[in-house]
Amino acid sequence: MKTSNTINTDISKGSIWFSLLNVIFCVWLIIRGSYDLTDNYVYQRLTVLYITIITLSFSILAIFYLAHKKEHPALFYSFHTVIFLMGLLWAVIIYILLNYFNDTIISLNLSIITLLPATIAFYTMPIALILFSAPIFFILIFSEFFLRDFFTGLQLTGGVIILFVVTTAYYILAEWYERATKSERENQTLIKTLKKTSDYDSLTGLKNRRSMHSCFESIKNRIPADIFIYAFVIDIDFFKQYNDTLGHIAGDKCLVKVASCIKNAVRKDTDNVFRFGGEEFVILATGNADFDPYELAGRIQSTLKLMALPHPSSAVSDYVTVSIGGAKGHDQLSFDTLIQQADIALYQAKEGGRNRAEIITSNKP
Ligand SMILES: Nc1nc2c(ncn2[C@@H]2O[C@H](COP(=O)(O)OP(=O)(O)OP(=O)(O)O)[C@@H](O)[C@H]2O)c(=O)[nH]1
Repeated sequence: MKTSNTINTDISKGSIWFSLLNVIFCVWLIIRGSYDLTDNYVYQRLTVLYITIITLSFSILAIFYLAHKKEHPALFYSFHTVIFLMGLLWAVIIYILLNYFNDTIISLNLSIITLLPATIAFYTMPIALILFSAPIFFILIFSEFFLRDFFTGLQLTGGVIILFVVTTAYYILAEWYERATKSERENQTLIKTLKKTSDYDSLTGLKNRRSMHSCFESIKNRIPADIFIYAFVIDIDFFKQYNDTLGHIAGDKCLVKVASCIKNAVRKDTDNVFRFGGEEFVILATGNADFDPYELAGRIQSTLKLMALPHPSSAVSDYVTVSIGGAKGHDQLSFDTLIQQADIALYQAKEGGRNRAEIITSNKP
């Protein structure tokens, strides 16, 4: 019995409500019996049945209490068994009221009062509803049509009304439920799509700047003491000139290719690539004492070189190149400071002639 989602919470709420109604109704019948009934023997037997129903109602509450603590298939089966036993007991009570006391009105009302809450509580659990209502329907039909000496239009109409009320209530509720779950599914899909669009850059498909900080924090919390975080800021050289010469559309395509080149150059399981904004990218990578940040930077540059994207207006190469600034993090270094350090290194790489990498490895907090 799953209790984790809202639908199951609703089911448990419905069942608790159903149990309490049964208790209240049994108590009322006990009080009524003590006033009205004269046949003490049968009355006592009915009281025993009412008390058993009250006990079963409390066992439903106990089952739901346990189900909240621990999901177990045994709870699912015991819930259905209890529901079936309750249906059976109500059927016996209706049978006795009809056949010993000839109490048609109360037994028809009894059927409605037990079947309707069951329909409302269990419309999402057809098995429970069938287990509960089948004995009651059976006893109504059996008593009305086979056992009783007489048969009146009133009884037939009563039976039809009960059947009508229960089935229409079931179908109306089932339709509402279907609509509610459909809209819930649509909302979930929408939330997922919104989350994806808010965390990812629509042009390159890389994660965007928004998700960088939380990614840094989760890496920091995850890695052991002998592993370090590195931040790299990568900037395409003379990209303004690229746009000016080849146009913005070609510029966009170039950004997509450079993004995929960076993605292919890093280790997918440990490194995260982001579009920082404009023609800048960021890598958050991790490495141990043997990790060589220049090697990673060199890998990006050689992958880009292999791609050989023509850049007619670059002052450093015939092809698109990048400058890379890197910084090594440590315990006391905040995310902002780490990026700032990588930015300083990038500035040094640009100043140093572009198409090169500079890494700051001895950071102070
Ligand atoms: N096509 C395209 N261009 C962009 C995008 N975002 C930023 N840019 C352009 O990137 C260029 C960046 O130019 P600058 O900051 O001067 O840098 P640069 O020309 O690469 O020069 P250096 O970095 O010094 O080598 C600007 O012309 C921006 O318009 C984008 O999404 N698509």
